[in-house]
Amino acid sequence: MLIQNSEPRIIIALDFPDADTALSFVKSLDPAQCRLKVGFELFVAAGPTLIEALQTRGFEVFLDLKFHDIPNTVAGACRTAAALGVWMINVHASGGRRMMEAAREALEGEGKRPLLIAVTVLTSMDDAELEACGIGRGVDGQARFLAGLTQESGLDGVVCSAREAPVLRQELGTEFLKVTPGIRPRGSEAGDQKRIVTPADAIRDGATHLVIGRPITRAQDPSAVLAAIHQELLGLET
Ligand SMILES: O=c1ccn([C@@H]2O[C@H](COP(=O)(O)O)[C@@H](O)[C@H]2O)c(=O)[nH]1
Repeated sequence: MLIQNSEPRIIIALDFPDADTALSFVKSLDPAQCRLKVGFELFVAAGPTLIEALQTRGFEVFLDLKFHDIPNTVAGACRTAAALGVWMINVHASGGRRMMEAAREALEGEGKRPLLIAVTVLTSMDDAELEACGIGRGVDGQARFLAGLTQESGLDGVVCSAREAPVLRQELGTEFLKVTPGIRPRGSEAGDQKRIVTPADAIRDGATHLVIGRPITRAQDPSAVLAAIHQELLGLET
């Protein structure tokens, strides 16, 4: 399949401390070229008003709040998040099958619902850190296990590293979303990310969406970096 720009695969992580900074940043962006991700930092500061402001400007929003609680609480949070009209929301797969099913059921019958995905293993973690949390099967094994559980629970896809994308594509299919943070264009700093992959390699390996924060948001010329990434992806065969 040839990569098209009709469905923007790049999701820019707006990890900013307040609404003014975020809104000023998005002025140079085109909603046809990217989606936006709002996480804890910005949502705690600016809340639903900011989500509405971004959507009014034409952007689809991934509300990345990674819900992880008992099934009833997560179901309520998903219902409330869906009411904001966002494109995508997420939970932690390690919350378990009952929690993920409750999240999915909470979105049923609500008309146009957001995509619901689950975080497998954070891209900032490696085998050693996972082992230190008492999980000995390694990042690959744990991501595969949780991604399988996520699909069985009826969700639309997972957050994973693009390093796991090939095996997840093989085991769970191409329709099951693989939303991949830890994307680093060649030469950019890894920062706190451990499992990094370049944009082109990620798409080639089966990532359906690329989450990119600091390499774009902290660049001297964010639009130029975004354009370069689009160029890197143009005409790529997957
Ligand atoms: O496993 C995960 C899940 C979420 N994230 C989020 O993605 C972005 C990545 O930002 P960068 O600046 O490109 O590192 C950030 O908002 C994280 O909260 C993740 O990195 N890994």
